[in-house]
Amino acid sequence: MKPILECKGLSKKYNNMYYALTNLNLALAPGQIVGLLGPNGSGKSTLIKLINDLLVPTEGMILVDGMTPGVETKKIVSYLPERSYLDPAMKIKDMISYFADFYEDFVTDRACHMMTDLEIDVNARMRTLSKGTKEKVQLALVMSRDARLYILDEPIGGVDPAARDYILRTILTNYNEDATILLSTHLITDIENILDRVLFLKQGQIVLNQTVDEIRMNQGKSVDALFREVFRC
Ligand SMILES: Nc1ncnc2c1ncn2[C@@H]1O[C@H](COP(=O)(O)OP(=O)(O)OP(=O)(O)O)[C@@H](O)[C@H]1O
Repeated sequence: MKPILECKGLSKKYNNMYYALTNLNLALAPGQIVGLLGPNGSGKSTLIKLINDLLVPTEGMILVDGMTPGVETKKIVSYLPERSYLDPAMKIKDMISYFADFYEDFVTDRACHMMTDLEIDVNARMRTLSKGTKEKVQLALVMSRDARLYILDEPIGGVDPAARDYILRTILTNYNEDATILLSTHLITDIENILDRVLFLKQGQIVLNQTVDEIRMNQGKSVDALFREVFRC
């Protein structure tokens, strides 16, 4: 099966001197939820930005469904960035219309249902919402697309623990099983139950690429316990 994401000898150097990613090789088959895990500064956001055409590789290549990141890949990738890019003056219902106009694969009914389930008033303006509620809105918009690849950069970082489970369930129930989700997070315990596979990134290189079942069976550990062992300070 053709990988949905492929990196070959991928390197990214900042300011012509510092390598944030070094010779990274990866092929992800579609239809899995993949955790991109690593300590601060290990290169997670750099990889995510390369996938989304916000950076260009210094060396090597990156392919999304066989294509170099650009206009065509943006049609099949739904991206939740680390920081909000939504206009604070806009009402949520206007944002739903805006997404529906912009993305052919946007499912308006799904977005409206998710806002109702999350008890978010679609008449509210973004600037009036708490940080966690803004994150929920953004995630709901991103998950309301019928994308092939979802890239979620820290999707539950600002959300309270009670809402995290709900959000993770929301991700799962709104996710088409042929699609792929790549998500970065430091909240491993919260998220490991929904993951099929994990990638550990250390100093710009992938040091582990295994399914969660392989980790549990072969190492007899949870992903969180293995992470703490591999990245002990
Ligand atoms: N615009 C930039 N200019 C120079 N160096 C950068 C830039 N962006 C990131 N870096 C450096 O590249 C390395 C990887 O950063 P990156 O943001 O990809 O890590 P991360 O794994 O996402 O970290 P965190 O978990 O803290 O978000 C870090 O050493 C960082 O300082």
